[in-house]
Amino acid sequence: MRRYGKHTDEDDIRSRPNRKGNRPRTNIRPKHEDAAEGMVLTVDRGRLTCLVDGRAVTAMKARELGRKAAVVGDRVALVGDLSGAKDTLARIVRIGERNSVLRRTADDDDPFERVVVANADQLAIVTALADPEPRPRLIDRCLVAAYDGGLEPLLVLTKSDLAPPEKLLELYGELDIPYVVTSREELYDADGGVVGGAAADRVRTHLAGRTTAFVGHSGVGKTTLVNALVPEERRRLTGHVNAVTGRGRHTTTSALALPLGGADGWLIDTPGVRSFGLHHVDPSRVIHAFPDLEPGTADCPRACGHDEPDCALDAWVAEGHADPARLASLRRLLATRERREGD
Ligand SMILES: Nc1nc2c(ncn2[C@@H]2O[C@H](COP(=O)(O)OP(=O)(O)OP(=O)(O)O)[C@@H](O)[C@H]2O)c(=O)[nH]1
Ligand SMILES: [Zn+2]
Repeated sequence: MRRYGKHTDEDDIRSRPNRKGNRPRTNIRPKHEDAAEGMVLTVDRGRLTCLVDGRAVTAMKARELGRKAAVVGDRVALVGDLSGAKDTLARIVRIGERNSVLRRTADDDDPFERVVVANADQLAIVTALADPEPRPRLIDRCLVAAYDGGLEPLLVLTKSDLAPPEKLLELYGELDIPYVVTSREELYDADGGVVGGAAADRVRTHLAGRTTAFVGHSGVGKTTLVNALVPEERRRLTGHVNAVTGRGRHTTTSALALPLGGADGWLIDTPGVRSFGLHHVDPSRVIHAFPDLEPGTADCPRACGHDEPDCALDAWVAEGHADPARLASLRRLLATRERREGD
């Protein structure tokens, strides 16, 4: 007999709407019904730091989970020593169903695209307006990764003291993406210390009550921003406070979930994500972000990539059902799936 405990694992959740009363396809019974719930904050060489009842608990994946990996943001069920005391180790016995995924790209060391962040609601794409120059193609790739993974994008444009945002924003006007512009004066006090001023407040209003993954390539000011949004004492939760700066720069390549200061919500810093896995992007998921175009795909051939000659969108848009500029934007995004030098 199958029993549903308080906590169910991924497979249970999938097979629950079972009105016909068929036998569930899986024979994995929920064990460990007394397991505690937690959220993965960071991962370091197989050790996962999980938040359980406000405590940071170090855990390992139970062998019974097989190849399934828990990643930052995952909701997990844990058993064993949950005290969070030094040198204790709990076990993760279940990983909850994910409602979003952010995949990093395959790289030279690892031929697989891998999920690096789970369950984030939003993807903050941090781009400097100058120094380094904005890379629109990279932004577009981030957008595709967000739409495909089920995250809502947010553009964070830093260093507006060096260059104005208008030209870059023009590229995204048709996409109607929320954005925030920040500058040095609004982040620093007179001594050069980060005070978390007006710019941080503006960013925070977009993060309140949500979980936001932050991505951005080197030098764009992501760390500066994260430091302004997460007060130092909150960063201690995961124990990743850098001995030199005390600013909580963490040293692993894993993402790191941090509780937002000044509002509810989580910020997931992703030091390791330089590019995204777009190999498995499903155009039909990307087109969900274009509800004005979606009805026009009704006459598309099966598995249409929406950028091929017999795509029905061309005729549909030509008939005046939607703005051609929107179709052009969709196609521009879809075209970034192919990797190029520098992505
Ligand atoms: N002019 C200007 N400089 C800024 C601003 N924000 C950050 N910086 C500077 O830009 C440089 C990079 O900032 P970081 O916060 O370290 O950038 P990062 O994106 O974390 O980059 P990595 O440390 O390489 O990962 C630093 O010298 C910051 O002082 C800004 O709004 N305006
Ligand atoms: Zn099509």
